[in-house]
Amino acid sequence: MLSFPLLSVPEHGFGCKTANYTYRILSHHQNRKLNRLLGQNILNFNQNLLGDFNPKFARTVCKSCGIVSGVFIAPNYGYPLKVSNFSCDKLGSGKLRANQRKGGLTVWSKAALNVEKVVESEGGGGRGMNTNKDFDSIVIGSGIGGLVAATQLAVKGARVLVLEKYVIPGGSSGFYQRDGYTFDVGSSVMFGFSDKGNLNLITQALAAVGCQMQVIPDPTTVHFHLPNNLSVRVHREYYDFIEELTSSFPHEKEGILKFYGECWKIFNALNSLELKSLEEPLYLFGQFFQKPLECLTLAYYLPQNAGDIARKYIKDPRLLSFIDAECFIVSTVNALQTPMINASMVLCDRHFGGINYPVGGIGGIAKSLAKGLVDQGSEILYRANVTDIIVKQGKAAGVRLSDGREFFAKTIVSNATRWDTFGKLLKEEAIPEEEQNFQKVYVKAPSFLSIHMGVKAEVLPPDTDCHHFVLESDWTKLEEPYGSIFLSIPTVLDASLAPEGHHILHIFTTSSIEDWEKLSRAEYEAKKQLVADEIISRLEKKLFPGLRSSIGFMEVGSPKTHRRYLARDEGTYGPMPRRTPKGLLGMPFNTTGIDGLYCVGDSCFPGQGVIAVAFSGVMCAHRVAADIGLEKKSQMLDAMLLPLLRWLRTLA
Ligand SMILES: NC(=O)c1ccc[n+]([C@@H]2O[C@H](COP(=O)([O-])OP(=O)(O)OC[C@H]3O[C@@H](n4cnc5c(N)ncnc54)[C@H](O)[C@@H]3O)[C@@H](O)[C@H]2O)c1
Ligand SMILES: CC(C)=CCC/C(C)=C/C=C/C(C)=C/C=C/C(C)=C/C=C/C=C(C)/C=C/C=C(C)/C=C/C=C(\C)CCC=C(C)C
Repeated sequence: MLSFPLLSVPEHGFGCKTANYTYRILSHHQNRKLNRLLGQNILNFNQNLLGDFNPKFARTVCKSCGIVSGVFIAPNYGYPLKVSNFSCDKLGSGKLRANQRKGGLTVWSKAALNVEKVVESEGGGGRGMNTNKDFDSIVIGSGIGGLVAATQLAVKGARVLVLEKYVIPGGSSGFYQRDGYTFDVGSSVMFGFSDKGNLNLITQALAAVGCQMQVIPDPTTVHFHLPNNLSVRVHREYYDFIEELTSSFPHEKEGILKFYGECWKIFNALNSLELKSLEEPLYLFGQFFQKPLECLTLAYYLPQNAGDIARKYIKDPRLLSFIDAECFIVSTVNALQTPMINASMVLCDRHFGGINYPVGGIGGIAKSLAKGLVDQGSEILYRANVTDIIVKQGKAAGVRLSDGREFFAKTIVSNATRWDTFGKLLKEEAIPEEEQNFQKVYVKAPSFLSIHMGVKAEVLPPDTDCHHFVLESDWTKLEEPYGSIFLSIPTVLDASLAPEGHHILHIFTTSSIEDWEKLSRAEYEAKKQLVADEIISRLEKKLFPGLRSSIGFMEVGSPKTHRRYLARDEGTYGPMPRRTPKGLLGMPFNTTGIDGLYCVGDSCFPGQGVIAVAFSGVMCAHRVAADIGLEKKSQMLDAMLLPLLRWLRTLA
């Protein structure tokens, strides 16, 4: 007979440090039966997060304490999700010891411990939580955009509820653990994470909730390996970088200094402002009053792109291609399509505050923000999959989860992409005209094929840099799928992320979802292996001979993986201009055509990137706070500025 409560955090089993487990995998039939019995919650969870991963159930017996408990396993999912205290004596078939099988079962106990700790301390699914609480704001999603909006609102005195579909916070800036490795889900380059100036938005967001993280300075933002053996290291020291670049392009020294000099002009203007919502007129006009020159500088560059400005000063096509590569790594488009403000932000911050890596991995940022949020008296629920935004009398009033629970608040903030928010979460409403315009001007940027790898340390030459960008022979392949390769080796900075004598390689390359659809499971797996093999061969040839034979652990994610785990439409990493954009002019801010509904994240101004979404979080929190009476606002000025901004966007 089967009896069990629904998903819960176990008191024994994985929590017991001396435990030595055996696992019994259930037969397909038993698995289905258990699945049925586990009810709606787990079925939803299973469908939404695991897709075709075919989850299984097993039981664990802790040999130290003898406790029998059930585990919900998804191969490749990383760690078991636990259903504690069910008895299933008749369910065993075939014994399996931990660490004896490749894939999801090998490496889970460490991950399970850590993930459960996070969940335990901050909500654990919130079953039994009172859904009638009165919230000022509900934030859908706990990516950095959502978390910054939530924490900023909480410190202003708002009661916030964050609903996250996954089991830990962070979205694409999350982490996962396997075989003793701690992997960053996304890449490991953190802008805005220094202790200087006004643009260190990640540091400021953490400080706002009383958190400070230890960081390791990265001496080289990225090492470019480009056609015709052009090798450029972007040193932390600006003049070291300029010297290295001009040594390859001595005839363009003046142009180089002028182009990057113009970037500094913009960066310095940005850095002089207090950053808040550009949709809030009291603040915006106040900044114009206090810093007129800086604001006019920014207004002047708002509709401009980096490629046009580079062409004013630089003629050598190879150097212009290098500027394209500089922009591509932060916008996935070339310089002609990259807004000048965004380019300036990243091309200067890496020298001003420098790139700094948090000790213990990128995932620590989201974990700290989530903890800070709870410390402020707000709440975060995991495994809370929002399927609907509830609109009452034209105003966003609440959300519905896949398990049927409903939560209500004065305002709703969506950290899902604008495509997901308006295409999926708002079911009854027609897509507002402004969103239709946004979708005309911007398309979904491609997703990534990513490889997380553990390798023997000897394969890396001494003094290997942390981040690399590789485009071997043909500049025209820069923007093509699989054309260029991004590589991060965070263990160069923080060795604690891998077992002793090993390094982490996180490799990614752009890839579109269409490439991965309509494949059988076997074809899909074979394709992942094939693409990964090609990339490994390219890296062996260009950077690390013997790479293949040094691999101890490897996991390949496709755009489908990104879609599944991050709930991002087509696995996209944000918006990309359909044609040459007018700089940042066309990017929507946080308000939407639906009263009470706001968006935050990379499909809002200023776009992709952790620091960019952090800024969007700061802006969003300010605008929401003004609308719910926690910040000053002027209805008359609002009525002038918001339509003006809307009109400006139509010019893009
Ligand atoms: N340092 C780097 O280089 C780096 C690394 C990773 C990511 N990034 C950037 O981070 C940006 C994304 O940040 P973001 O904050 O906009 O989004 P995100 O995708 O990181 O987070 C969105 C979160 O919302 C959750 N979610 C989505 N739909 C939901 C629903 N219906 N119900 C509940 N939860 C839901 C997802 O599970 C996810 O946790 C990307 O643009 C990328 O450029 C940068
Ligand atoms: C409103 C009107 C009309 C007017 C007004 C004027 C004014 C005042 C204006 C102002 C403005 C402002 C403030 C703005 C701001 C902006 C910002 C802050 C921006 C930012 C941005 C950022 C970004 C974009 C970032 C990005 C990044 C990224 C994406 C990253 C990535 C990375 C990676 C991928 C890595 C690589 C790796 C390797 C190589 C390995």
